[in-house]
Amino acid sequence: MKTFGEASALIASHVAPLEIETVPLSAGAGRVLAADIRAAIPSPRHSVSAMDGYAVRQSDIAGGEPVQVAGEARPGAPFASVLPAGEAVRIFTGAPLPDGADSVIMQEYAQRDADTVWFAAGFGPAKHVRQRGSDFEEGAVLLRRGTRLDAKTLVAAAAADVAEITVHRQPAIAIIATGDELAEPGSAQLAPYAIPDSTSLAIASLAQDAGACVTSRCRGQDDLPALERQAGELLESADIVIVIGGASVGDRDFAKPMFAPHGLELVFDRLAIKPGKPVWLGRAGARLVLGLPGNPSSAMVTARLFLVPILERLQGGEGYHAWRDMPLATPLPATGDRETFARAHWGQAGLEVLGNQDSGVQGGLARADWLIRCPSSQAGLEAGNTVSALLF
Ligand SMILES: Nc1nc2c(c(=O)[nH]1)N[C@H]1C(S)=C(S)[C@@H](COP(=O)(O)OP(=O)(O)OC[C@H]3O[C@@H](n4cnc5c(N)ncnc54)[C@H](O)[C@@H]3O)O[C@H]1N2
Ligand code: MOO
Repeated sequence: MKTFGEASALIASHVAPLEIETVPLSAGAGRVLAADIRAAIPSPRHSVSAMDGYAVRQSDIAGGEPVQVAGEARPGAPFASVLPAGEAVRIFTGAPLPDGADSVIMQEYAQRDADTVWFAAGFGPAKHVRQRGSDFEEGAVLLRRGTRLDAKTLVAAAAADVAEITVHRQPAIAIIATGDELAEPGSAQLAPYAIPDSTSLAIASLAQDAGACVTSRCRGQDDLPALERQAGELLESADIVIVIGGASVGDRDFAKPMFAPHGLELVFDRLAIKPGKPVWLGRAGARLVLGLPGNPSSAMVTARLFLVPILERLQGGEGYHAWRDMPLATPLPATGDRETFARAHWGQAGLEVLGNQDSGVQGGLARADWLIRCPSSQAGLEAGNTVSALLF
């Protein structure tokens, strides 16, 4: 059996980025940049006031003297001429500083009567001016190729004043959950041996969070000819097909056979990991096929370990796992002959290893937010030890 590391290396060598396209920035959330974003204008674009108050030349102003108000500056509507010596301009936050002014006195220090203003002592020395280009200069690289656009990076992209961005095409993903026992959640209770299909929806959500577009999600009965037909349809609609269940060695485990007539070539099959031993990856023509084990916790762990990096690579990213050294708050059991990924919860004192690590766990997944990577044949660890963990 191959190791987790070997399988990750095979993903890196078999999965190449999808083609590049241009989309409006307004459709950019979640997309991965295929080219740097450079600022078309500086920020701030002009030296602007950081406060509502009065723009002055500081050396002209002594507290307590009457000062003539020469006019007004608003964001988008600057004072039309140079600040006359010894005078002030009414100014609002974000308005361009008039030529000749070097500071802003907050209005809390000002008393106004018609066109005259008096400034109370103690208004300085803060200037309350944001200098042109102090955030970024025109032409500066604000976001690097490979960045996934989220709320914060969208601020930078929009501030760069770009209308369109260059991104990798979104991976299209199709999902099929196999098994005669599976029923739509809410309907399992109608038949005595049915169980809710609890993972196809979850895998779809995980894939969307990782930037994919789910083109179809369905269930399949354990009937090989029917599954072969479904496999053909799914391969037509997606860059990557995920098949949940039927990955093991049972007589009715058809996940791989259903893709055989479509030219399935395996990249890896069965790994020395726990949970998730039956996980497999293959190619069918230009498409990828990822087989996840049916046990719900195994499916979710292997999706995190393999599907997320695949989707990242399809979108031009490196697909590396961001392992972090973290403290254990509870003991970690010894491992057997497979590298083990233990589900844990981040508590006040560190990672709490969840009590039930069975592959069939569903309810307990709600509390699992980290995966601890445990080498095979590792002795049990006490609380306080440092472990390597991945956000789950
Ligand atoms: N003789 C052996 N038996 C098994 C082995 C083995 O090496 N030798 N491996 C075990 C391991 S490890 C796993 S994991 C499971 C995975 O098997 P499959 O991928 O074939 O999964 P199924 O048999 O289809 O289902 C297993 C289990 O999960 C439930 N399931 C399936 N799909 C869903 C779904 N969408 N939502 C909720 N639950 C689902 C299914 O009802 C079964 O209970 O094989 C071991 N066996
Ligand atoms: O390794 Mo399986 O994935 O035990 O459940």
